[in-house]
Amino acid sequence: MKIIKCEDYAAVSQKASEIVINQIKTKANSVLGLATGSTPLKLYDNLVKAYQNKEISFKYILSYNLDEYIGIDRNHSQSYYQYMHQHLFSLVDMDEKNVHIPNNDVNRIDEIAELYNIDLNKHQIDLQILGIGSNGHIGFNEPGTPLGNETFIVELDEQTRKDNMRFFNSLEEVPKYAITMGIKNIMKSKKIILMASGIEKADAVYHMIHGRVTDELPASVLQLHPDVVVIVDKLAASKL
Ligand SMILES: N[C@@H]1[C@@H](O)[C@H](O)[C@@H](COP(=O)(O)O)O[C@@H]1O
Repeated sequence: MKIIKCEDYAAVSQKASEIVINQIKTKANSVLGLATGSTPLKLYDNLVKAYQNKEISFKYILSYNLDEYIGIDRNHSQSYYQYMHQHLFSLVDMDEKNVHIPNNDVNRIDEIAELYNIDLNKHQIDLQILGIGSNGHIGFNEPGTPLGNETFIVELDEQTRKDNMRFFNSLEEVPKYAITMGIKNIMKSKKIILMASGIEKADAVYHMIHGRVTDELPASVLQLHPDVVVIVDKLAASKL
């Protein structure tokens, strides 16, 4: 693992954008694995600016999102489908047919997971962007998830639901289930960047880097990947 310590969130986002922009410049039809949550927001903002400055184009980019909530409609303001369109896809020249976000139609969710997985296995991700949950989850691979899992339906951890409550009106409104890429899918990516910012991530970051590899802290499995860059701000790095 390569660790890059930055001053603050803006610097983390800047560093991550440089890597993503370089990836797109090097390979115009890159396959990007995309994350949601608060952490990559400024990264997406920077990518939109780079697009507006004609530095990069998303015309030939293929994207696969890590996960999606189950139990809220795709049109719900907090769905990851909405998030991605609001913060990136609608602001750049991304071709909608190249966008892949797991559908969350609960009536055929098992079939959707299977098809998403088949599709993922046909397209190796060149660069996977990750955040990290305060409990060490990546995507929605919660503590206890078998490390060999491929795309699956997960019951969300109470901690994760509490962490994500800030996006909803109450804890009851936070979905209890999600569809997510498994650890095995994530580990197949050629390159991974994981961003973390803020004191609430410090424990998870410490265990991811210095702990033993365990399904109790899913991000620790990244120690076994040959090309991971962890980009952290001072607070997230405070226990290293
Ligand atoms: N499923 C997402 C993850 O992909 C994300 O990395 C993590 C941290 O989110 P945040 O960046 O908002 O702290 O939790 C979310 O629930």
